[in-house]
Amino acid sequence: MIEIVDLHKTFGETKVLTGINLKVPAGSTCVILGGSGSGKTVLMKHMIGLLKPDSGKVIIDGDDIVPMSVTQLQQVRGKFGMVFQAAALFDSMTVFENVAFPLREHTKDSEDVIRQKVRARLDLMGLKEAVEGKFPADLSGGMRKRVGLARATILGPKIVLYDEPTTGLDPITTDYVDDMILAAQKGLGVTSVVISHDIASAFNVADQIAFLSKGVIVENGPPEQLRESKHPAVKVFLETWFGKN
Ligand SMILES: Nc1ncnc2c1ncn2[C@@H]1O[C@H](COP(=O)(O)OP(=O)(O)OP(=O)(O)O)[C@@H](O)[C@H]1O
Repeated sequence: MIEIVDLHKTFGETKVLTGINLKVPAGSTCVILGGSGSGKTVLMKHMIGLLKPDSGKVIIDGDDIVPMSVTQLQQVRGKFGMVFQAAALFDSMTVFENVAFPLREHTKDSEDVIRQKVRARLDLMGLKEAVEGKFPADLSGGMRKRVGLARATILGPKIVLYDEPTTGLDPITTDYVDDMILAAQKGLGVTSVVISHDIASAFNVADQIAFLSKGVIVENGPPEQLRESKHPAVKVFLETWFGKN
């Protein structure tokens, strides 16, 4: 579903990505791990065409998006749902209106259909009907993330990108968010890319973990492979984490 081929990106003097190769098969979850400033967000921005590489290919569902025009890119972006760090909900809208928003913008669905779709999606995220009338400010961080995912997936995207979905959450809420990512994969069949520096969460949700260090992917495979990695950057990262917990 996603294939990155020999991707390079430099900002001024800073070489951020220096030859990234990555394949994410349809219906699977890939977690991109790496330290602060290793280029995770820059890589994700290339996946939706928000940044143009210096060289390399970004193949989404069979098409290289690098040479695409803005109009073509907009069509490709229709395949994506995105869940950003702050869950970016509209504060002045209720949960129901937040989740219904993409349907009102992009479909001609009747009120009845919208109601059914919103309820079904909130249900999948484990959110009860009573939550529908609340405003984002009245929800916990974890609930806001789940509403964010309900909204990001309401149009049935093929791919969902999560930018640090568990940052700043307590361990129990982190578990909820992990469950939600798994529910989106199993219940909706979406292909997911998750940017994270939370190893526990990565091991919970990933089919594949790609470890980014100094602009390249130094380890890539199932979670067990990462655990046994001999690469110094991966070892230090894992030791720091396991030492800390
Ligand atoms: N638009 C930009 N212009 C110049 N430099 C940039 C730009 N965007 C990112 N960078 C640089 O690219 C490097 C990687 O940034 P990126 O945000 O991808 O890191 P990250 O791995 O997502 O880090 P974190 O975990 O802290 O979010 C950093 O050195 C950053 O300063």
